[in-house]
Amino acid sequence: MNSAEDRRNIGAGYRNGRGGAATGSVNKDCSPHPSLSDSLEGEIRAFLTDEDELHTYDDLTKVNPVTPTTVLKCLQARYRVKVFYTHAGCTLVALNPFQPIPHLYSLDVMKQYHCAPQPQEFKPHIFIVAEEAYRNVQGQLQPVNQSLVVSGESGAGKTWTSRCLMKYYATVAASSSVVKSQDTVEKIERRVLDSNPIMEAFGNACTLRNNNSSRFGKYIQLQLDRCQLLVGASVQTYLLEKTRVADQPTNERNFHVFYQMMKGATDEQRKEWKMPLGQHFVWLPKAEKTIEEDCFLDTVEALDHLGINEERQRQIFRILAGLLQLGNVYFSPPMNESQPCDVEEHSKVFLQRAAELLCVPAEELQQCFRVRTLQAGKQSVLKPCSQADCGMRRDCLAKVIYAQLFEWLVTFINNSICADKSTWCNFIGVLDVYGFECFHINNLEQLCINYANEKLQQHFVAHYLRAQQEEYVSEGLQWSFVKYQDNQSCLDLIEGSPVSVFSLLNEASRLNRASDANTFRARLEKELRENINISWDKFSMVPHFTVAHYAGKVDYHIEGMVEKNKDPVPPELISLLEKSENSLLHQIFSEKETDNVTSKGLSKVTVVSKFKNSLESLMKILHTTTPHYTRCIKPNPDCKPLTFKKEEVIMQLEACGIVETIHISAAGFPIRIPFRSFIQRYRLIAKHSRLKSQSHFSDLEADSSDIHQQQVEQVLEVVSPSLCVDCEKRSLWVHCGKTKVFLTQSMLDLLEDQRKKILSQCAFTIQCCWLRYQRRIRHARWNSATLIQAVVRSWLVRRQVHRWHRAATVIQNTWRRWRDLLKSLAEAELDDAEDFAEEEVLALNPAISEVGSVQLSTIQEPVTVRGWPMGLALASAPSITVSLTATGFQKMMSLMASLNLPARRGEYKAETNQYTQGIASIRAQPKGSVKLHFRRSPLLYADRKPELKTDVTGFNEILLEKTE
Ligand SMILES: Nc1ncnc2c1ncn2[C@@H]1O[C@H](COP(=O)(O)OP(=O)(O)OP(=O)(O)O)[C@@H](O)[C@H]1O
Repeated sequence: MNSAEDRRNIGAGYRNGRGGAATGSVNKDCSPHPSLSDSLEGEIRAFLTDEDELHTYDDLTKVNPVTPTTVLKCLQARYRVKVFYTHAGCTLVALNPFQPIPHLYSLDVMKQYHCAPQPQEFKPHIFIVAEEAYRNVQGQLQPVNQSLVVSGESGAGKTWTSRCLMKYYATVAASSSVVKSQDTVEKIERRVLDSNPIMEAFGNACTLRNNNSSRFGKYIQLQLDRCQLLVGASVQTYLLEKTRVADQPTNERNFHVFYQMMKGATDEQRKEWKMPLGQHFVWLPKAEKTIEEDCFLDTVEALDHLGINEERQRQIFRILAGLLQLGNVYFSPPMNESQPCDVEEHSKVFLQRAAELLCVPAEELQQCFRVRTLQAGKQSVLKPCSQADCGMRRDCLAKVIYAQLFEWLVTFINNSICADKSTWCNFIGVLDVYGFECFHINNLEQLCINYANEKLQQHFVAHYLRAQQEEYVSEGLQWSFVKYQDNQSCLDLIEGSPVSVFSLLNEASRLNRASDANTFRARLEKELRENINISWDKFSMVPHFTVAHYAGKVDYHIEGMVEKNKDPVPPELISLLEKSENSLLHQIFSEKETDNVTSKGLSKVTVVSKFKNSLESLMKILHTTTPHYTRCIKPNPDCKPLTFKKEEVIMQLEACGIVETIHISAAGFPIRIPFRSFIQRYRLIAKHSRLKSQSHFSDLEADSSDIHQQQVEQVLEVVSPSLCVDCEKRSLWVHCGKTKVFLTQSMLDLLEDQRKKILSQCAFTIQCCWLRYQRRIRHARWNSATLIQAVVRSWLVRRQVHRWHRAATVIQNTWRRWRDLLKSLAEAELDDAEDFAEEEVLALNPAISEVGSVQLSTIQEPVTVRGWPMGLALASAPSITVSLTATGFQKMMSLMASLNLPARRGEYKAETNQYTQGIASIRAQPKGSVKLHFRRSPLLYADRKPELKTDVTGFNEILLEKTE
């Protein structure tokens, strides 16, 4: 056994009592020397845990022993070295650094986690959780839909984490879109991300615990299509803290959007909103404090991106400005009880401005605040309101307007980003709810918030702890149970039936009379005395009740609780708003009857009923999804960077049940797979190996558990043969129950690795076959293409040659005709010249004339030839006297002279025939190009210029030039 294992086993013994105490304190009662026992405890702890190495533990289940102290130390050590994420079994613990860590959330890091074959092997990160959920959707493992539950107390980093998750999905779910229109995806992801600044501006506020505290809960569903691309989203919000509009806790601020308007408005907007520079608004405390969320332009930009047009934005901001003016309206008590209160003199201007901004008549607005309309049968009776009532009605107006405006915005966002149901098939939900709250004074809001946390805790417990343990029993597995805190009795106290805090609250709210805190307290005590989770401080003068939540005890003040639960809205106010000329306000209040406000102004549903219903529908969704828990921890209450306060952290760790989770995750088999699913997923491992070894895998499609078990064994045998031999080792890795296989994470990794290897081998084989097939097809196509090309080319060439041939024939024929014509012309001329020479000879020599003809070959004397045709003839004749007497140059010169040709150098070229017996040709040297002009001709190539090397040579050429 290696030392690490040694330590772990000793740790287990230590935890189980052999070492003394799981809490880290050795049994002091048995030790006579406290100092000795302390040192022993320290020694054991040092032996178990190498404190220098604590920061290297990525998973809190690996610390030894698993106690709150060691877990705390490990987290502290990691925080010191700026490691903010740590696994705690199935949960991720996120410590808030309270300072930007840019490289931790960069695009590269996202890609790294997204592309990693095994992201779990990387350092713990929120992206691992995100990627796991994403891969679950890709793998279509049941339940396919995923929920990422982010919890923690105010300021722990829930909103930050949710934003990171959304950015991650917006990036990875969009980046994989290579085929789909990039535009659509970008548009959606941009819109989804843009919904954040809007909801934060309208729903977040600066509190004592967090500068950007969400004053509402939200569940965002990111909708994914078949290819796991982000195609839309929807937002569900819970319990907006609308009281903040009219009543801000000491040293806290109103919602961000009001400060953004005040600080970021242009002069023109100030004028429109009647918000002059330096104007004091009662409902805007701590306006001098500037935080980074005070950026008006960001909100406007996000509104633009989301498609809220300028006119709508103007209406929204005018409404908000109107609410601010309302806050400055005060009432003075009337002189006479029967008279209504008066608006204080200096407030009148604010009332007037508020009426103008809300686009309602100022007179009617004032009347609504001061006079109540009572319905007595069919008669309406007007009753003046007290000064306090006037203030309440004013606040009520502001709250109802703000809440409805927020709801309208959420609906608009949903309409803008929600995809059509047919386009998405799976979703990943991100739940960001307010953490457990325990203040000095707690009221209905805290009761609701803590109730929601109880519900989530129960879901967590049910999912990981109870389910795991109960399943072990039903599957016949030996398991030493860890005690866990079941909060069902607390939930029964709050929401159970027939009597619970909620049911009694609703009962009191339905009574048509003013509630009395003491009476309600007495009723609670009478009805719920039996429940161990509720108690009362007998000595307290303030009517209250104390609830023992899973995270600690919380005192709730009863005063005003019933009234808050009723949340009544005077009908006069609703009728007034319906008449508003601000079309948005008019639309909000007249188009639909909202859940809690009817046109008669009565509450149909109480606050707790509405909250309970929405929470129940959320829980339904959570139960049908695979949950992933992230626990955000706030390391110090002052939001100081890199400051770790142990007391603060330990309280949070205990409140969220981290230690229990770690115990179970460390020792148990967190993965349970039904036999059938296991076989379906991993049978290929066994099959593949049997194929190799040519043996048989019992691939029977049977429902019998025995056959399934047999098949499971075959798979396990292949994955790790040693496990099947060594039973002890096997029991640490895997267990076969009655219907399910129980696995450790390592065993699952092993199986998945093997499966992946086989799948990639198969994929490789398929790829090879496919490539081969493609190559064959390509080759065949290539050959066919070559053949076709060859045939076409030869056809083209043949056609071309045929055309040339026809053209040449035409040219030849034409040329021949033309040559013959010239020849005949030349002959005709020669005939004429011969006649003339004959006459001359006859004149000189009568003897000849007598004979009638001269035989040139018989002439003894040289004769002077004057006419050129005759001279030419003589010069050409090999046997005549001229040629005998004159040779070479002389002969040529005489010839030229006989032809009357100028004897300038180079103008003519004379050639003798091959036997040098006579002149063969006389050619004029080319003087320039010969231009032939053709008319358009239907003949192909008729417009072609003959090459310089022409058939027209010699004497014909001379003639040609001449004719030109
Ligand atoms: N991972 C982080 N890196 C850097 N700063 C962080 C991180 N997480 C949280 N913070 C800082 O802590 C502040 C509080 O975080 P956040 O608003 O997310 O808390 P919360 O749990 O949502 O609180 P609330 O419940 O009040 O809304 C943030 O404004 C931010 O400055």
